[in-house]
Amino acid sequence: MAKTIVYKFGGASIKDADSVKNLAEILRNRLRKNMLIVVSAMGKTTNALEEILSLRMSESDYSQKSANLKSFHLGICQELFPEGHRIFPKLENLFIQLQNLLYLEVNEENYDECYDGIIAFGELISSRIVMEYLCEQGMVALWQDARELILTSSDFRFAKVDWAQTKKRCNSILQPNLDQYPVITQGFIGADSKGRTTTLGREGSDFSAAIFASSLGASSVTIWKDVPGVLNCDPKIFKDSELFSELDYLQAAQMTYYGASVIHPKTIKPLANLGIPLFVKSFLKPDEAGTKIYSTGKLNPIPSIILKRNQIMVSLRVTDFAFIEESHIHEIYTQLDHLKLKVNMLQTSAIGVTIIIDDELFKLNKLVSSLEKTFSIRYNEGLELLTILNPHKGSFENLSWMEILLEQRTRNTIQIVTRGLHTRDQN
Ligand SMILES: Nc1ncnc2c1ncn2[C@@H]1O[C@H](COP(=O)(O)OP(=O)(O)O)[C@@H](O)[C@H]1O
Ligand SMILES: N[C@@H](CC(=O)OP(=O)(O)O)C(=O)O
Repeated sequence: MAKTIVYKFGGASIKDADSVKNLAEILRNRLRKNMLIVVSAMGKTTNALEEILSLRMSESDYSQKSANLKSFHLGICQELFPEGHRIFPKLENLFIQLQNLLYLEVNEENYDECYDGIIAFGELISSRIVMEYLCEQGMVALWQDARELILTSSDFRFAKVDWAQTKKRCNSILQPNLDQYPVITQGFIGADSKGRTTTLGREGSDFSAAIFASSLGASSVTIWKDVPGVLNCDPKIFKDSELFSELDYLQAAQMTYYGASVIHPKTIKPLANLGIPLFVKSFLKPDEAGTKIYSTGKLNPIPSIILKRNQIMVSLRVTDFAFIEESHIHEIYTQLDHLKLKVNMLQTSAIGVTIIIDDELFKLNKLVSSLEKTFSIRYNEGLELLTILNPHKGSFENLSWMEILLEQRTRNTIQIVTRGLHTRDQN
């Protein structure tokens, strides 16, 4: 029996009707049984749903945004399907369900749970449209609700996967279908043991593809992107980017850890554990090789440059003239863990600790109020964290043209906290 292969198509690959047609062309000669296709929401739908929810939360009028989102999807369907096609009542029904959720009470307490229920509609809608379009094109594929497969904790918005149960479900529910047909499902979403919708963290569809691949013992995962593969920097920010034709799992994981957003940071580990290769390919040039990530056992010597935006630098000083001790660090990390905030950079001095964190809704205020008894706290928002991995010896020495707020150098890594960098060219 052929092993399953997993394809993942992100928002950019299904951002409009032409993109969906392009996806179908990619699949025309590749589609086969034992293929799982994981799709994200179309274009910027997840952001649009976030905006709608935030308007709803502040009791502002969200009807225009909601109507725009519906007509965006309707417009795509009008280009893809003949009048009277069954996708139209399905779409109508999904938008009614979404509207019903938006009528429910939402407050700071239940925000995360409401968020997951609402935000999942991006993927629920897109996967229906893609499935119906493939069928319309004569390519039969089954539709599967990922919430029946991926069992998670109830940590809404950042749900943790129950790997054992997920594997069991994938083998009992998904595998028999895959043995007959290709299957389309959603990235990013799962459900807790009570059946409530959860999400795996923004941009989590790459991770979903890895979860399915690991659970099914797949032979490969391919994530289709708008870039030729993994480059040594983001071509939307820096010029003269270079393509990695292959990368070791470890090097790829490091790049994602520091913020190379082409692959979700949680994607590599489950694949590396089972030695499942990850291909990153261009949906614009699908016949090109792209990047193969596997156990190469060697470091690719090209330096990588990674820019993480929307960073906050939080400086915490002990208030009672004591020095920084392990207990202070412990207290800070306990609160960060509680808020599910990752530290992107840390620097300690005699009387203070400086941390760099992502700017996430409500979290800065919560962090400050939980730590202000022990520390005097100052923070700067709107910063950028620049990381250079494997810099060549002697390079990146003179960075005096940048406003440097914090800097750390090791033999393999340079990290700089700065601001306004995206307005300049790379040094
Ligand atoms: N090192 C890198 N190599 C390639 N692309 C990168 C890199 N770092 C960031 N990117 C960005 O990642 C984008 C693709 O990822 P993403 O937008 O998350 O895809 P999707 O949401 O469609 O799955 C590219 O358009 C590019 O701007
Ligand atoms: N739609 C979700 C999940 C995702 O992974 O999307 P994409 O594959 O387009 O990054 C998000 O935007 O966060």
